[in-house]
Amino acid sequence: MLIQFFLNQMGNALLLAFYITICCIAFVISKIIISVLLYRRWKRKHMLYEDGISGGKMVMFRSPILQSLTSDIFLKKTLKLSNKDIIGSGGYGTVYRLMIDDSKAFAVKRLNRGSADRDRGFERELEAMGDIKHRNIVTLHGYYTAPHYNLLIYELMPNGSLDAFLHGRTMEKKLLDWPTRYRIAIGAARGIAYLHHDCIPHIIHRDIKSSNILLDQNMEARVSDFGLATLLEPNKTHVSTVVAGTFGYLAPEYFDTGRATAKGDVYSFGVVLLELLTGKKPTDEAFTEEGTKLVTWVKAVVQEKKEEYVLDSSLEDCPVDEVNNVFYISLMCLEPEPSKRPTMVEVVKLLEEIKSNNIVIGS
Ligand SMILES: Nc1ncnc2c1ncn2[C@@H]1O[C@H](COP(=O)(O)OP(=O)(O)OP(=O)(O)O)[C@@H](O)[C@H]1O
Repeated sequence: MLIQFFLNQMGNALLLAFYITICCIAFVISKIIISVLLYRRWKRKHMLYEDGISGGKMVMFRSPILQSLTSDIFLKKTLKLSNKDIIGSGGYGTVYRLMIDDSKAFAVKRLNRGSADRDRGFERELEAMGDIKHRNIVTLHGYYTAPHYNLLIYELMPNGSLDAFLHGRTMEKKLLDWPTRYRIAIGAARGIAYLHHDCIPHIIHRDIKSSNILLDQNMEARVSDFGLATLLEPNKTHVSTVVAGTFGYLAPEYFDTGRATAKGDVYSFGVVLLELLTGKKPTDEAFTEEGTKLVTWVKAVVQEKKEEYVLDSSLEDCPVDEVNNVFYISLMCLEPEPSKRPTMVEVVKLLEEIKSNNIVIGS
């Protein structure tokens, strides 16, 4: 009787062990299948080149523009970039022009401080950035990671940055007539609104400024450098704060909380609108020497209803109502209290209404 009982118990235990083993094997096999499927999906979306010499890896996100690039030509050309290819440099690194052939050119940003230890998280962020496609956002086409540096490969914006147009040579500024400035304002607003409201998870840019608004061949605005502020700490030598952002564009609450918010981006966009209207640089030494800001200066003048005094002198004969409306929209964005500022979707709507209805917002 007792023996029978033990035999039954052993049989049950063996059966249980058998079931557990089957479950474990099924679990491992399903994991392997899922990984293979995910890898194949990833491969369909990316082109991968390994560089045996420097130990680097280049990942390009597949897109129609890269369709014809089947070889490792990209990697070879990228690694040959030199000082003569430099377009400019900023807080995060140096930007180069990469010419693949007469019809294909890219902008390659070499990040100052690459390190192998952040690789997986860093790559995940870049993959997410590569998925973002919008007509007012600069496309990230791929990246290259090497043990001591990283490269980001963007589409090249032939007309450079809004900052260079507004504050560069006078000749370039002349090309920025009122309709062009208005189009740039609305395009940039749409790009930021897309990051804030349509991307999942929502993206806060954290460094909206005129040098991060680039211009394509049709002078359409494209927002660049989104995600970089969270990805990297800017150079300490740059005008950026330790956390993120650039003086002259930062919302007042940022200095208290150090927290980047969508409403902080709205404030920075308000500063860009003032830049478009006044032609003045928010980081201008004249403002810092006087202990004032572009924002406080303009607010005082607008309160006295003397907008024409602060308007860029090269904006002669522009429609007064439109200009005044953009002034008021910028002031709404620059409200000291974040909750009183409009969202970027509302800003887009307000800017669109100026053209369609010819409304006068401030009256
Ligand atoms: N995709 C691009 N196409 C063309 N020019 C670009 C592109 N990206 C950047 N540039 C140019 O390269 C220069 C440096 O850009 P970068 O973004 O590194 O610095 P920044 O915007 O001036 O400052 P920060 O790094 O603080 O944002 C700028 O003059 C910009 O116009």
